[in-house]
Amino acid sequence: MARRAMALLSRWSSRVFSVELNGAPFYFSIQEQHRGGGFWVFAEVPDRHRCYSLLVCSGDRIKRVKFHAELREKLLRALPPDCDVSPMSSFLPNVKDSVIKGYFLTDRSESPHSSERLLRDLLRQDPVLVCSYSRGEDGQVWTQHPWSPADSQATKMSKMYYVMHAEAPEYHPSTLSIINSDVFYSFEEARKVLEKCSDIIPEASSIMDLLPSRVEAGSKPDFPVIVIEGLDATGKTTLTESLRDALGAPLLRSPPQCLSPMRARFDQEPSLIRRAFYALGNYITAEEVGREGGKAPVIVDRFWHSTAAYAIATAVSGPVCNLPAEGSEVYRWPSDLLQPSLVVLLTLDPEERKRRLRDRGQTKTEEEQELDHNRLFRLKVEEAYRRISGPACVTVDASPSADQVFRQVQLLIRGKCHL
Ligand SMILES: Nc1ncnc2c1ncn2[C@@H]1O[C@H](COP(=O)(O)OP(=O)(O)OP(=O)(O)O)[C@@H](O)[C@H]1O
Ligand SMILES: Nc1ccn([C@H]2C[C@H](O)[C@@H](COP(=O)(O)O)O2)c(=O)n1
Repeated sequence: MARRAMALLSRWSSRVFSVELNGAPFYFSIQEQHRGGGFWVFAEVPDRHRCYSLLVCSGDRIKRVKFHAELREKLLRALPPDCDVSPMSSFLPNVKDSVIKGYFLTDRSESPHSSERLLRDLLRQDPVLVCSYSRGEDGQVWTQHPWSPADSQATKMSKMYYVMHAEAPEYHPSTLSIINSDVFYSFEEARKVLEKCSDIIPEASSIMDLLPSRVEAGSKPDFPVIVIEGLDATGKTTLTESLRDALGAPLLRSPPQCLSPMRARFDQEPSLIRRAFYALGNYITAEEVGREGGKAPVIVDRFWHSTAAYAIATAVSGPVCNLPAEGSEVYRWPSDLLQPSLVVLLTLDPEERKRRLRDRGQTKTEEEQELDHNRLFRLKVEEAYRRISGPACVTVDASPSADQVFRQVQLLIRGKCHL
């Protein structure tokens, strides 16, 4: 751990730090020399309060994401109640995969002893970089003090940096790490993640046995493959079942049936592992499509558009404008994944969608509940759906009756797939 921490510290002063306070990111950089200007985020911190940051620095990415998820629970459990924990990250501007994640602490308790004891213990046992922040005598200038990772006594290092306000980067920092962490663009990249965690997640080994032995890039079935996408309760099941009956087409799903017993387990895992699970689900479904598509047209309920759109919308916090711009490489179709002939995106007014959800009254995944509560998240998922290319989706308004929606999609299929 100390080696990885030292490597990070070697470019420390080139890093930008982002702290999410009340859902909004505040950026700061650090300098070895003070060149004027204070830092206004910290200006809000009253005199007696102390600030700390913890950044997870394991060199092993499975351990890193697992520990990052555990760390929040650990902090909330062990810190004094008057200590706030906010998400934070640090990155090298425009450098892919340079993002490290962690938490920012604001401690309002009378004495620093209890929080600093916890931080020292973490530093000794866990892959974290700890910094404390102090206010200068003038009350304006703040300094950052990285704690020595090599020293088991965990005293502060003699090096200190001046904290400076930084402008928001042109692209949201999470876009630096979406590729092959949140969204996978090849079978092999997703497979590697599950393989690496099979010692800690027994279900991952079972999935390895279900994976296709080889993935054929560019292979196309003889018959058309029609994918139906959309947020939950937009009418995918209703429509896909009607299409199955009308076209005499097999109806497949992603994730496929064989992954259903493992799905709840992976839904609890950090993004890297969870998204690898869904990515691999698409390849298993693609293999089934390949088999069925030699005999008849195939209908698929959710596919890669869903995997990528939900992952991108979750990775990028804040408003829709934080999403990677249209045309960005994050929206490109994986080159080794079967390309459907037509992807239909069902869209629905949020109130009508809520009404249908209520009427249906089924339990929902956490991500689906999030869709209900969080308008921004819903808008980001829909926008990400629209930006995915190769194939792009064709949007269909799903608010008319089920029969009208069915006929509308049937027309599209006739036009595009000549069925
Ligand atoms: N066009 C429609 N008009 C009115 N109600 C509809 C329409 N299509 C579907 N419904 C109803 O809305 C509810 C949600 O539909 P459905 O289960 O097909 O959505 P879904 O997209 O498959 O959801 P999920 O992704 O959560 O499985 C169901 O109760 C269904 O009967
Ligand atoms: N191909 C897929 C299918 C689903 N997901 C994820 C995205 C949501 O979290 C959830 C929605 O699925 P549903 O409950 O409607 O079956 O599953 C995905 O990432 N990729």
